[in-house]
Amino acid sequence: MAINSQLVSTEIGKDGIAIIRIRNPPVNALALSVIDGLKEQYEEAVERNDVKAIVLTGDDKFCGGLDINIIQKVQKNGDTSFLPDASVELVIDTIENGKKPSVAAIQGFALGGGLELAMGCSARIATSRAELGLPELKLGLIPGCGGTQRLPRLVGTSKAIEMLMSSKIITSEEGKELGIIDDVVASHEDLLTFSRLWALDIAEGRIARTHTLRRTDKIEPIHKSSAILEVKRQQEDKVFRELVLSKSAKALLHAYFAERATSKVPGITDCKLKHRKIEKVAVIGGGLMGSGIATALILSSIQVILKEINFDYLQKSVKSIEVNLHSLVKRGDLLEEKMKKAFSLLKGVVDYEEFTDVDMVMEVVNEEVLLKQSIFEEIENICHPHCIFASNTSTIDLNVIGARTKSQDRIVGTHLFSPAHVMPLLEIVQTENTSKQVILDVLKFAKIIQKVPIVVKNCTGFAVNRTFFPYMQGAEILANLGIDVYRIDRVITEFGMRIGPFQLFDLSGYSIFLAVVKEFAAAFPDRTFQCPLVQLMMANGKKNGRGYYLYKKGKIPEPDLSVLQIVEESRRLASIMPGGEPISVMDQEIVEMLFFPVVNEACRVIEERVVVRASDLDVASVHGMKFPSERGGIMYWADSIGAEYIYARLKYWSKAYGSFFKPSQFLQERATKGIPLAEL
Ligand SMILES: C[C@H](O)CC(=O)SCCNC(=O)CCNC(=O)[C@H](O)C(C)(C)COP(=O)(O)OP(=O)(O)OC[C@H]1O[C@@H](n2cnc3c(N)ncnc32)[C@H](O)[C@@H]1OP(=O)(O)O
Repeated sequence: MAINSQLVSTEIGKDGIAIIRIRNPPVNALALSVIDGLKEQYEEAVERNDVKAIVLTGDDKFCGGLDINIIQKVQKNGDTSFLPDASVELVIDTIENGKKPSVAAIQGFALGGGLELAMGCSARIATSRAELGLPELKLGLIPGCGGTQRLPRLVGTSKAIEMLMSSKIITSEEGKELGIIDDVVASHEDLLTFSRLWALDIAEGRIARTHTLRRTDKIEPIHKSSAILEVKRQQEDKVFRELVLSKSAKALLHAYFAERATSKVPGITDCKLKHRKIEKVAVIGGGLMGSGIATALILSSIQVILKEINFDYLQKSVKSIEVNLHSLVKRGDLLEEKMKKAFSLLKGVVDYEEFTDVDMVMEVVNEEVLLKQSIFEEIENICHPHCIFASNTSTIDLNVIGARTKSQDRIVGTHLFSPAHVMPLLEIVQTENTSKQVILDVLKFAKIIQKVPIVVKNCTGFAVNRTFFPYMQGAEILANLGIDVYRIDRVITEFGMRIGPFQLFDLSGYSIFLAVVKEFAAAFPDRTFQCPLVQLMMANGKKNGRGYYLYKKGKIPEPDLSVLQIVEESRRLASIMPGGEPISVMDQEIVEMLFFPVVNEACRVIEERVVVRASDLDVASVHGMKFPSERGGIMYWADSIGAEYIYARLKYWSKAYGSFFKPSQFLQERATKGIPLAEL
């Protein structure tokens, strides 16, 4: 017997179990109509004499949480009354305290409001490796359907706090160990069979029916926690409604939608092409970047042929891949068994023999044009004619790299950021010759290796380095204008960056920076600052691990005050301090002098259509340079300040300190017309 609505359906079996199923693809999000549908179908099911218990499930997946579009609507209108009352009416009254017991049958994932629904049930059965979590904090929210109350009762207060504060996603196996999941089954087929049996056992009293909110067995110490949880329960809904309208929740939601948008590329993903398989990839060059890339690939079940120039280098890079994997295991991010499986997908070679059947080659050698050209020329004769030729270059023109091949349509930039197995961004660089098919395939590849892609046009620095290079240059200019380098780092970390620009110099390496300066000076001479500081640091023996800071294992980096003399020398050589005296600025001006030039360059990148949309730069800033996501990304932040103010400040500094700060045409126009920078 079946009762159907479009989004929620009920099927009543002869055993007296009603299967209530959410069907709202692609993730069975809790749209308002889904919540209404659930209430209706529940009401009907519990009233029927032929229903003993309910199994709540989803079509294909369980549920990805409250429909995020509702949150966006609430933020647009500033009206929280659009939020459904799912917490009390649905989860408490209908599911947890309803006349008949419910069992959640979870497959795929139960996230946010989805897990909250499941936690309202008397038991939860899940398929192997289903994903469970309360990721609301990532959106600047807290769980709003009782998650803060039920999770501690199922897993204990400390584990619950850890999961809530880190938005950590766990597997059903881990969930079983912790107590959220009652049983894990091997297959989708088993899921409903076992869930029905559990539901029957509860309905017929063989297993006691539990009400999660009444459970106290996991909470320690009981007398304290109960009182605290009771107060918090009353506060949850109020706090959720306040947070939805907060500045950071709006910015985080913008970042979420901006990230979703990056994989939709007009002219590529909308033209009915089908992506091809990428299962076997050759990585040429096993240095820091190459070994990071190989690590990311094998972790995503891609077979990797790692090519080095000799066995000695090969051994070293295989060792670094092992170290990468072990560090993930040590951090608890990777199971030992999965590590072994990943490692078995790696094959080291010192020639091109194995390249005949790879789907893609990723070149990760030194930034030397001739070397890259000869590699692509050579492999063109070995690889099959559809193999994708990708370069991880961050500075060299891809047309030049592919100049000696006949396969210009297969040449693409796949610019990952170091450490490649950790950093989430993949900049896909398209030349005027790269085929749509190749871009589509690389977009799919990004999804496989769990990277956020942005598709950009070929130009100096591409979109990411080009936009963020002025940040580092701004820091150099400020230092040479007399501002203390450690103050700059402090102010920038207080703004929300993980580390300041001078620590970033230490970590990314001085020589790379010099190579980038050379490229930018050639392409944009009017706005590249030739700063003596980096060369002076190198001449004074400063290097990675011992630069502006002293790095000791397990300790917070300490400023190396011997650097101050070097900075003084740089100031003397650069001689840009007005009247030879250090300038005086407030902390806010330091932030602006570093980030407004970034916004300015971003404006040029948008105007030249290097990126598909302005919000791609928000994603790039958050994932590529760790710009604070609670500020929504660089363009969102800029628009929250306003083009007019940014333009005025840059104009003022360009008069005072030179053309590096000169506002772009695009910025000037937007400021004059009062149009947001991110608007198309
Ligand atoms: C009251 C509550 O406490 C508050 C909440 O529940 S807030 C919501 C909490 N939930 C989340 O944050 C989940 C966010 N989503 C995800 O992590 C992942 O999408 C997922 C693990 C659910 C699925 O991953 P995957 O299968 O790879 O699919 P994915 O490509 O990411 O998503 C498919 C589509 O579903 C959309 N989607 C995912 N979750 C959604 C949600 N909760 N609401 C609306 N749409 C959602 C995505 O935006 C995407 O749409 P698009 O293709 O148009 O961009």
